[in-house]
Amino acid sequence: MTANIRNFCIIAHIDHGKSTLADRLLEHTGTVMNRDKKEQMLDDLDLERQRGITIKARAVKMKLKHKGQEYELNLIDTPGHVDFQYEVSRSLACCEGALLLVDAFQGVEAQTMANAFAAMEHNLFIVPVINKIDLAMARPDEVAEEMMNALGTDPDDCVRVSAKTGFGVDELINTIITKIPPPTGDPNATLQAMVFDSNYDDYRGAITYVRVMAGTVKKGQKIQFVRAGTVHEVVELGQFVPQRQASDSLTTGQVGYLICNIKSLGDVHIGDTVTIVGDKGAPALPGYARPKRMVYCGLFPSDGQEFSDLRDALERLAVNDPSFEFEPETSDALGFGFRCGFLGLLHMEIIQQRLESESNIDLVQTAPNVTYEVVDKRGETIIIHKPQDVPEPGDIAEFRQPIVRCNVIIPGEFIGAVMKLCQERRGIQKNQEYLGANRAMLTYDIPLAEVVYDLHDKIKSCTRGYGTLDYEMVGYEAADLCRMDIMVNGTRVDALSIVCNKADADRRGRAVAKKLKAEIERHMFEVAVQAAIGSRVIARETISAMRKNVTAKCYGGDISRKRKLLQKQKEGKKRMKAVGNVEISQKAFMAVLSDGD
Ligand SMILES: Nc1nc2c(ncn2[C@@H]2O[C@H](COP(=O)(O)OP(=O)(O)OP(=O)(O)O)[C@@H](O)[C@H]2O)c(=O)[nH]1
Repeated sequence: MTANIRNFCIIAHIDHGKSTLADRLLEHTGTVMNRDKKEQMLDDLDLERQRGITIKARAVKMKLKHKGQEYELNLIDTPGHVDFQYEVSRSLACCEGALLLVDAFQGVEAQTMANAFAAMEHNLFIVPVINKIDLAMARPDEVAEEMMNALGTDPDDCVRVSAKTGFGVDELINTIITKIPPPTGDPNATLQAMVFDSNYDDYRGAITYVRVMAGTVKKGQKIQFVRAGTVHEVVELGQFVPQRQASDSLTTGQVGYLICNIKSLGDVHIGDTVTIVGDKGAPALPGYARPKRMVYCGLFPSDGQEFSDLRDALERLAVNDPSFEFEPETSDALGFGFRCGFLGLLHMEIIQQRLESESNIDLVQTAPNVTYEVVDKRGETIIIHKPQDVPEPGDIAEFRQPIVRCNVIIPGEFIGAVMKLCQERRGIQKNQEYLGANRAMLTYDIPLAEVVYDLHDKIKSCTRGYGTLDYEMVGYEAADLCRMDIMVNGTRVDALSIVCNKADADRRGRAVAKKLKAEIERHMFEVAVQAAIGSRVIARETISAMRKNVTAKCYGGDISRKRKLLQKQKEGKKRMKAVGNVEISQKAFMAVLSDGD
């Protein structure tokens, strides 16, 4: 009975209490008892727990009685970070309503806006919720007004809750049932289900998360992924309560999982449509897109022997996360390694941490870069994933970079500082508007390369932590860019090349050379570090020679002590790479991010 199903998600800025509220809803509907409760039940990846952020979407079924009727509430948990925007949009497409959760002290933030607009685009019914009203500093009336100004929600419709104490949660459940519309769709029609997430189970293979839009899927049926064109048999299906609970069928409006003996997550595409096999299969649902990798970096084992271990580790990771990709890369300086593509910087950090914690390989990572487009003199467009692939200046007709639209929400007194920062980052102002008495939203178009490294941190620090940033891709635009190379003792270090603005190249070149001088240890001979564009050297630093003998202090005696010191020195050399006969540390490979500030 679709009339008694409600599918909804919670959208919120980071730390506004989404996971805590989800836990309270599970508790108030009796889905989990107090005794098997652990903090934040929906975030089940360890890493998510450590970082306190929700990375992967999850879905939980809650059953409850309301006015004598049985209801099924499906809570679909969405990731909050911009890196995972596509996953958010697919999760939203599975819901009829959204709880728009705002912290009663912090007020509306950049991700609140981004997520609320996305929910509106999907025509979801929005329930405005003000959380943390137990806080002494709470200012729910002002926040309700901010929400009205920014998002057009009626202050009288705001449900006030404390996810911590549970206050207001019963009223919220009541609102979900009475206000959010039930799913529509014909249970007797041909099966059409949306894949909104997937994860990997070591024993069962890929687990596909679906929302049934029309029809019914039953255990044992043969299903087809419409976009991928693959056919599988459903060996198990069911819902999350919050653990997997198998059932015989999933019908229109329901949210659950399918297990079909699929060996790799790469075979399950988020946004794909599931239908039954046969000539009367349903058409694909709209909105499908391939994940777009926005940031690339090189990963190299510091010990060349570990190349195949690294490949195995990357393969294991890719099975769990199809949005991450890698391919072999060779660098003159770093040897054999991999060029890896990520959805964004946070995604990159997560993958790296997993690599380091799950395998014992010392890695050298090159500075992250965005994807560029170069149109060559023959009119062909080349996609550039690594700066060393940029052709020589004479062969380039047009050099394009990705641009993102950034919304920054800040208290009024920081407008000046943030505008200055965005302008320094080559931002073009698009809009400025006030959301409340003292909160403003600035909109800028900024090159992605200027955003990804540290714009968020810089905004945080120049607004004493109050500013928030969110961005979405606008497209590629031509710019006056060039490739800058770094030479160490006359040898070009390919892994240190960067793409930068021509006007900025001299300053960047000097900053990078200086930073490298600080990061490269002194050797027995003089080391010259140069920055160059084409054949023109724009900066030079010299690292003077030195003799370093760690055993010098060990006069006489004990050979084992000498050995120990030499061993220690050897360990210190891990994460080093030799260019010619110059040793370069991991930190030096990140020095190219230095902008001279
Ligand atoms: N005082 C008070 N604190 C709350 C309330 N709800 C959540 N918190 C606290 O706010 C912090 C963030 O809560 P989370 O539930 O982790 O926030 P979240 O939105 O899920 O965060 P992400 O998963 O990082 O997006 C935690 O320290 C919670 O204990 C509330 O109603 N009152």
